[in-house]
Amino acid sequence: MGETWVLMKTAQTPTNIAVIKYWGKRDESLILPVNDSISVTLDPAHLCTTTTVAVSPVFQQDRMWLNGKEISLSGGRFQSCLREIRRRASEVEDKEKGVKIEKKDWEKLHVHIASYNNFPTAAGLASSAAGFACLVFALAKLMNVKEDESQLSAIARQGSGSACRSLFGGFVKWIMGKEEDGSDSVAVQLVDEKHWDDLFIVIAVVSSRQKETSSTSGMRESVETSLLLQHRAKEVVPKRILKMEEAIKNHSFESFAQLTCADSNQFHAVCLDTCPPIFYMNDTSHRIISYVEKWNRSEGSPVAYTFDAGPNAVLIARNRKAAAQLLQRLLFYFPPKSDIDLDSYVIGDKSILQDAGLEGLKDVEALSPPPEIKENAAAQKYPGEVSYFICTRPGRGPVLLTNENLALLNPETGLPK
Ligand SMILES: Nc1ncnc2c1ncn2[C@@H]1O[C@H](COP(=O)(O)OP(=O)(O)OP(=O)(O)O)[C@@H](O)[C@H]1O
Ligand SMILES: C[C@@](O)(CCOP(=O)(O)OP(=O)(O)O)CC(=O)O
Repeated sequence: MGETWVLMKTAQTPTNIAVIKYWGKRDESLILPVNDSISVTLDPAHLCTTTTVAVSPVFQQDRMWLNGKEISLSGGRFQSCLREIRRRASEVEDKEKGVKIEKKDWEKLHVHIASYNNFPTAAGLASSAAGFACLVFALAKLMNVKEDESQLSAIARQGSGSACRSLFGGFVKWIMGKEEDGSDSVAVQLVDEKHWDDLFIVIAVVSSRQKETSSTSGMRESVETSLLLQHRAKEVVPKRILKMEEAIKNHSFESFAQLTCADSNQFHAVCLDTCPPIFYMNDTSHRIISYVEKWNRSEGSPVAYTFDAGPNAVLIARNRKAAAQLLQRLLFYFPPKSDIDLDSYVIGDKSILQDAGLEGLKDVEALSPPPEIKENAAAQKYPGEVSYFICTRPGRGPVLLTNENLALLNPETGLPK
């Protein structure tokens, strides 16, 4: 009685982008998909969630703050994650603080959670993926859960399907599973981030406004109305998954790019095949596809493009050289508005700007039209259509941050700093 201690853990978890898409559930509450999917984890240095979780006998209820604002934890998805983690909690002892928590105590103790995304939330940049993976990972560390990452992925999955793939770095497969209870619907690592570390990723953030149709309701409508979705899940994806695994294993970029682009296009075709149709891409997204397709058909090194449930383009280049050429082309067509400097227009791994010979806006203005463009009309520019570019690479999985200064909760009060 009268105890005031606070125990906490802070974790950092990456986001991921699917190259073979998850779209459609066979079980809504357990979040079980209609097909396998494969993703690449993005470098947490540029896109990640940081989450601090704390426990104290002083806390009166479970509470959460997302990007500084308190949010409700009453939703089924948060409740599922909290319930499943608590169920697996073990004894914890902190001798320095004189704290001992028995397994049974976890049912009564409340937690505080503070989370921060270093990129826009709910803008089609998979904030829910990094967010739920980080929540589950941090809680598992706090509560001394013994399960491995794959078993934790089955819990994160119940927060948001794509979150299960953020428990690992590199390339990750979410196996759809067969069991009704979802126990075999887990993520596994195909290869770690070092396996194919030449890859370079450029994300064109086309719009960071909240989208009109959430992934959750969009895929529900697709399952209910799209015949193409049924065909895709049964006939197309199983074959593509095998080919994609081969391409990744063998560093076969041509095959990887072809499969990635085809799968993104089919996912958006399923959205169009949904009644009423769902439009996630916009004119800018379509323009980017056309330019990349033109480039891929010319002599250049191919580039893979993929779009999630939003207009942002994720472009994957074979290596830095191809990425530098890609950035030159992108900046030619989509220069910043006149009041934005290059430093805030291209963020993340900016070293690629040097490779592209772009030190400032003058260099962008001086870019000549890409050689594959023969007709002048096609060389039209669209300043301001892209909000900014994020340059990044494949990255590692979740980590625990031991530096207390990086915690988002005050170690004395357990409230946001
Ligand atoms: N750091 C976080 N911790 C816990 N939950 C989060 C976090 N960030 C986002 N979420 C949850 O995810 C929701 C946003 O998910 P949503 O699917 O709408 O967007 P998105 O994940 O950014 O885009 P998409 O999944 O389509 O790529 C938020 O409303 C919140 O419930
Ligand atoms: C288009 C996608 O990004 C869909 C992601 O859907 P979510 O994982 O956000 O959906 P819920 O499971 O309902 O939370 C493709 C993918 O990431 O595989």
